[in-house]
Amino acid sequence: MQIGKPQLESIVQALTVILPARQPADATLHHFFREHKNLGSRDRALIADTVYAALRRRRYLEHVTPGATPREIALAALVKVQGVGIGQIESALTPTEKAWLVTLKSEPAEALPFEVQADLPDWVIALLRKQYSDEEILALARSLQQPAPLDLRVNSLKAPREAVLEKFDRDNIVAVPTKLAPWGVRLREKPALNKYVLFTEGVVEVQDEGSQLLGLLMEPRRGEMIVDFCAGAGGKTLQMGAAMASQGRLYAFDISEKRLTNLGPRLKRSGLSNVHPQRIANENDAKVKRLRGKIDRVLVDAPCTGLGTLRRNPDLKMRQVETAVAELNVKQRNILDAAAALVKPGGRLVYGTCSLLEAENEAIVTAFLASHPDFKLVPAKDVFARIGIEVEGTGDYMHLLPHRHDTDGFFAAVLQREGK
Ligand SMILES: C[S@@+](CC[C@H](N)C(=O)[O-])C[C@H]1O[C@@H](n2cnc3c(N)ncnc32)[C@H](O)[C@@H]1O
Repeated sequence: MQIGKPQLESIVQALTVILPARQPADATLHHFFREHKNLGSRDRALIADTVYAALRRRRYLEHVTPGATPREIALAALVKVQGVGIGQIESALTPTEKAWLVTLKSEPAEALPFEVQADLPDWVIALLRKQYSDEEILALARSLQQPAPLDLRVNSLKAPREAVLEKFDRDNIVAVPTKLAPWGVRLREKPALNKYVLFTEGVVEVQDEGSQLLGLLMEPRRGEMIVDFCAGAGGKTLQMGAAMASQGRLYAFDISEKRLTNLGPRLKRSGLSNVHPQRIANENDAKVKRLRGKIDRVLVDAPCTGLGTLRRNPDLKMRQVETAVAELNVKQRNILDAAAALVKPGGRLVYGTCSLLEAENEAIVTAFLASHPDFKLVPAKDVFARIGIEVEGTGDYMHLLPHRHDTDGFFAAVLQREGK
């Protein structure tokens, strides 16, 4: 594809508003496209791909550009990250830019400082170094620089996975079963699904395989009382509702009205009738307290730094700060405490995050177990074994990492309350 002056100018304009990272990149880009209605679908795709490539490799691009201006970042992203040939973009370049890009194209990446190769903030690298070798961090970081695949979950209420795979095949959409999650489907390309029949009929929902594996650890059963304490837009709520065959009661709590509103249409498509979304003011809301000791299973998919999702949300590298970790830890502890009080004797509590940091993961669970002697840890490995799957590296905890499992980064611990 040739990239001319107008296309390059649009990419530069988009980067000019997105690089300051004042708002989440997806929202800013959405707004940008609304303000530039004249852009065709190919140009939009080019702009979105280049902006995301630039965000994923921002540290590197700032390192190799003379002034880190949006135009320089755009050019270096196209040529060095996206692999665009100089011939494809030549007509949009000044002679100086062309000479610079020719030199840049031939520079090897191996000689770069570790932090630049990893393309992670210093504070994240410092925390990861307490957990992993540099070699492992680099492998993890490189996988976080890749675009994430598009994973779907088949709604077991509506169709078997085989039938969904056959339908995709008939429609010439390349889809394969996910390696571990029994209801997952991975698409090779990223077709627009919002008008596609399997999506509009609620047969499939978008959900990363890692998120599906976290949901599986709940092992929901028909007829139970279940709480999804931090339901958000309901990725795992919908999964659990289907696993319950829409029988029993599933509360979807969240403090965010907006996220619960986004759950609405998904719920409608899914055909589930056992889900009760409830906005709560905080974890000590009266709507929470009235369920104390009554719930079979509670999921805490806790608010976290989200560093496991950098493939999808690379702007978190700019937007997240180290001081947020301690603030999130307070929330995580408080939510887990409040959620634990709902679990009836013999019931299950699953704590999960999409963070890579021990401080948000093991440390929260260890402190919880120390102050709640009536809960014990159930090895995640044993739960998976019962379901019939083996997740590499899972022992007491589930630890999903993009470079090992080809999923977003996720952590989970399964806790059980004593008694019957
Ligand atoms: C990791 S997201 C949940 C994602 C969701 N479970 C899914 O699968 O799509 C964390 C959620 O916790 C919510 N949250 C933050 N503080 C909360 C609190 N005190 N009580 C309940 N939910 C809270 C946030 O609004 C956010 O939607």
